[in-house]
Amino acid sequence: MPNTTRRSFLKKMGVGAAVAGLTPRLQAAGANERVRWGLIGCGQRGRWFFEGADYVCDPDKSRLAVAAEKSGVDAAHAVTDLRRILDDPAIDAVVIATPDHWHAPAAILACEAGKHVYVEKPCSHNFREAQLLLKAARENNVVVQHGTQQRSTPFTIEAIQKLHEGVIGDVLVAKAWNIQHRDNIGFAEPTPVPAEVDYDMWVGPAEMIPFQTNRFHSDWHWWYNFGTGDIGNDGAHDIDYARWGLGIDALPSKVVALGGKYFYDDAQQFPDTATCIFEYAGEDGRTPRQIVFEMLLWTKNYPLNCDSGVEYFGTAGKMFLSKRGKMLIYDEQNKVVEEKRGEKEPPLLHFENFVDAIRSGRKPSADILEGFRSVALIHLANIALRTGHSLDFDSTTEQITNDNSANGLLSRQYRDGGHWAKPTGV
Ligand SMILES: NC(=O)C1=CN([C@@H]2O[C@H](COP(=O)(O)OP(=O)(O)OC[C@H]3O[C@@H](n4cnc5c(N)ncnc54)[C@H](OP(=O)(O)O)[C@@H]3O)[C@@H](O)[C@H]2O)C=CC1
Ligand SMILES: O=C1CO[C@H](CO)[C@@H](O)[C@@H]1O
Repeated sequence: MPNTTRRSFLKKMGVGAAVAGLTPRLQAAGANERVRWGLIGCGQRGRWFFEGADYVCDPDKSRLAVAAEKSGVDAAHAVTDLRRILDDPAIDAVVIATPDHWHAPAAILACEAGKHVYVEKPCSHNFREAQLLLKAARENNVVVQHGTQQRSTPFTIEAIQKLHEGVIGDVLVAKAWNIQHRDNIGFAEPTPVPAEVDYDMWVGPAEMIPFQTNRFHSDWHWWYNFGTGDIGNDGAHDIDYARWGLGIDALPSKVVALGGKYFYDDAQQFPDTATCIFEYAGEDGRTPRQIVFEMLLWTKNYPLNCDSGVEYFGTAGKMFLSKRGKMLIYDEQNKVVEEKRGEKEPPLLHFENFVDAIRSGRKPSADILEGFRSVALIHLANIALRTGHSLDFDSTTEQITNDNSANGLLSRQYRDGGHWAKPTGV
């Protein structure tokens, strides 16, 4: 569809308001510089990216039809197989908003096809895939932006800059939390695959298990085969800005995690309650530091009335920061010395930062190296919870040193008989 027709179509559809500012900016530099991109995964998150997409891709034909209509692409650009996008030399980039088990396999294929990648958080389903994605990004010299959008939010950037400039002294500990009331996913039995869904494509390189309603749309988060639990879902944000504020550019040396299903009686495999501690022993030449992450998925009694937040403890005070746009700075006597509220940010600022990075050659605000360092914590915490004991981690060899069998959980089981999207080297 020509751009003028697309613009009037989108105007007519009333899609512009939430994403205003995106399309004009992409088009401002002229036809030759317009970044052409495809959206892979058209669910809850994917719908934020409908406007401006040159392709949409989803294995559920009903979701695909909605995505095609909203983005204004023709039938040839609404596909169920992501390879059709990667094969098109006119495409510069992809946005990946699939379930977690597809993130790294799709992103690695995209890098190898020379496409720039915006990949939703967590950038991988497991540690090994994150290592391989980082390698693929660097070897193919493409921009890979991790979907932790706080990294492009001016309010958060300013607060973190204050921490790095020493507003509370040397920051030694960050306590992050993800506290909310989630739903019970119940128990279900396998049922026939809905006619409109290509389930083989949906499962992709993961182990093939039968279709089940409470493992599908969004509920896949809570199953080992497809998701990373809420540590990898909402926790991915909290853990990332905790590490960012501490200024840690390393992997942890020790991970302790305790938790389980304390509340829900349902089929989900991941804990609804967890406390995870990551210790950095100072290999980077700095003093030891610690991140504590707390997750309770059955209460709205959040600290400081925020479902997501981080308290940074420094040698000269404390900062509370929430991605919800709240910041408080306390002095050594625990007196509030500064308070700030953030504006509601345009939701696609992080995507704009990605496009700017493609055009300018500058690093994006959540470069995949940062993504790798943050998702490493998610994967190690999940391994500690599954094994039931603490992990000693060698950040040089990137191996668990106190339990060789736990190293098996750094990767995953793939589909029997192989799959075209299984990354090489897993
Ligand atoms: N940064 C943020 O603020 C947010 C990030 N997210 C992240 O976005 C991702 C998606 O979450 P969410 O939208 O809630 O989940 P959904 O289940 O709603 O959407 C995922 C979509 O991906 C589709 N899909 C599955 N396999 C493929 C494939 N091979 N090719 C193309 N599409 C595929 C699914 O198909 P089908 O229609 O058949 O199910 C589904 O439509 C998650 O990783 C999540 O962590 C989510 C919300 C906010
Ligand atoms: O990043 C996210 C923001 O909030 C959503 C609802 O809790 C999450 O599912 C999502 O992954």
